[in-house]
Formats: sequence, structure tokens, C-alpha cells
Amino acid sequence: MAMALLLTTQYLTKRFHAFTALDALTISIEEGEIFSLLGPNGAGKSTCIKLLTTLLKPSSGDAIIDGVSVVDHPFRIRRLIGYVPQMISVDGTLTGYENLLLFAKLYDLPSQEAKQRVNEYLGFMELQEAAHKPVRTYSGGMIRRLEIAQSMMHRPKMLFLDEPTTGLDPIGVQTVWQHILELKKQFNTTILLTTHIMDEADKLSDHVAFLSRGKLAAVGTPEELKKSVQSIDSSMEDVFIHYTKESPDSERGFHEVATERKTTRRLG
Ligand SMILES: Nc1ncnc2c1ncn2[C@@H]1O[C@H](COP(=O)(O)OP(=O)(O)OP(=O)(O)O)[C@@H](O)[C@H]1O
Repeated sequence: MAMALLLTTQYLTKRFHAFTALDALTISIEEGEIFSLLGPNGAGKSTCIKLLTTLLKPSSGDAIIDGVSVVDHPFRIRRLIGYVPQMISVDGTLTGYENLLLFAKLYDLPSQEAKQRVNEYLGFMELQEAAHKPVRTYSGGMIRRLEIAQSMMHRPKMLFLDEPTTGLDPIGVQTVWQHILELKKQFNTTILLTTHIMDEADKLSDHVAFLSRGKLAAVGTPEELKKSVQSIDSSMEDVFIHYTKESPDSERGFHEVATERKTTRRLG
């Protein structure tokens, strides 16, 4: 059965002076699917997300989300999407409930509806018990789930998650994965995520795209990609190396530490 496409990019390109960070990317994402962008540090994943969330303007090309062009109608796009950046995006001094209520108000939800939705998402993310505690007392996994709930307050059709599990302990990773899959199941939310974790891409994604130096190196289902590298029992790591000619773990140490530090510093 043919699925409806929710997002298409057409030769989406971003140059920073002479350097091309994203080079004529053309991909399509079906409604209700989880799509992962993989690639080594500097491959252009965050740049791609920033273009699709209208934080950056393309140098050329376009992307269409639910029929709306990011180039022509950035304000309409912002109502259609939710975004969880790599950096912490909740306030550590407020409670989980207060953080969500703030966002509900930002999106102009009437007071009664705002409270209902906050409670609905706290329940969905299994954060009711901690709802009235300051967020700085939350674990990394709880913070991530709260951030995802926050990005959902206006019921966006599409969510962008930039490295949703970086810096989390194994239990945090599992609960975040479980809730990302539930979002797709219960709300039919279309999700584009970036990740360095091959297992994450393999377990969550309907389709995976590999970027290498700003260019699309491969796209397909995890199964198709594993078959395409033609070794018996090939893993997503093998696929990564095959298409990007780099190791998935290159330079991870510093990157992970830096991200964790950013988290700690921001929450005080
Ligand atoms: N504002 C900017 N000015 C100049 N160069 C930039 C800018 N933003 C990104 N770049 C460069 O563009 C390239 C792609 O960066 P990007 O952050 O998109 O990579 P990434 O795949 O998300 O990497 P990571 O896995 O480290 O997050 C990098 O070489 C980066 O240095």
C-alpha cells in the first residue's frame, strides 16, 4: 500500500561561505514513520535538522512538510513541527508541570485545555509522580521525556529529535526508545531523529539515511541496508563503515562528554 509522504526535500543545500555542509539532499519521509539520519561528526545532520525546523535558511533547494515550504512559509512550518535540540531545552528550576504549562501557554492553548494536555503528556511520558518536583532533580532519561512532551504541546504532525539519547545511561536510553515508539503508535507522529548509536537506528527506524560530508550516501530500511553491504550477519555498524568510510565511534568520546557537560551546566 502506498503511504502518504509528509516531508520531502528537494536538493536541500546549505553553504557556510565556501564550505558546503549539506549538499543537494533529496529525501522523502512517509507519514507516521520514524526516519533516522546517521553519519560521522560534521556530516551535516544537525544542519539538516536546523534547515527543516527553519532555524537556518537553505542556500538553495527547499523542503516541503505537509504541503508547506520551509523557504516560503517558515512561520506555518513552526506550527506544524516540534523540535528537541541537542542542548537542554527545559528549565531546571521549574517543575515538570510548570515547564509544560509554559509551553502550552506559548502555543495559546486556553487555560483549561492547557492543564488537561499537560496532565495527558505527563501521564504519557510516565512523569506524573515527579510532576511537581524541580526538573534539576530528574534523571537524564526523565528530562529527555519531558523535553519530548514539551515539543508535543501543540500536537505537531512531525517531531525532530537531535540525538535524543546522547549522554543517557542504559535505563534512560531504554525508556526514551520505548516512548518514541509509543508516540508513533498512539499519535501517528512522524519522527526524524539523528543518532550516533547504530542500535538505536536499527531498533527504532522504518528508514535510515546515511550522510557523509554533506551528501546522501545511502537510504533504505535497516534490513535493506544491511543486505546491501552483502556480508552475512552484517550489522548497522558495517553499513555505516561501508557507506561513510568511517567508524561510528570516531571522536565520540569528546562529543559525548561535551554534551553531558552542557546538560549539567545548564541545570545547575
Ligand atoms: N554556522 C556555521 N558556520 C560554519 N560552519 C558550520 C556552521 N554550522 C555547521 N558548520 C559546519 O558544517 C559541518 C556540518 O555540521 P553539523 O553540525 O551539521 O554536523 P553533524 O553531522 O550534526 O555533526 P555532529 O554529529 O558532530 O553533531 C561541520 O563541518 C561544521 O563545522
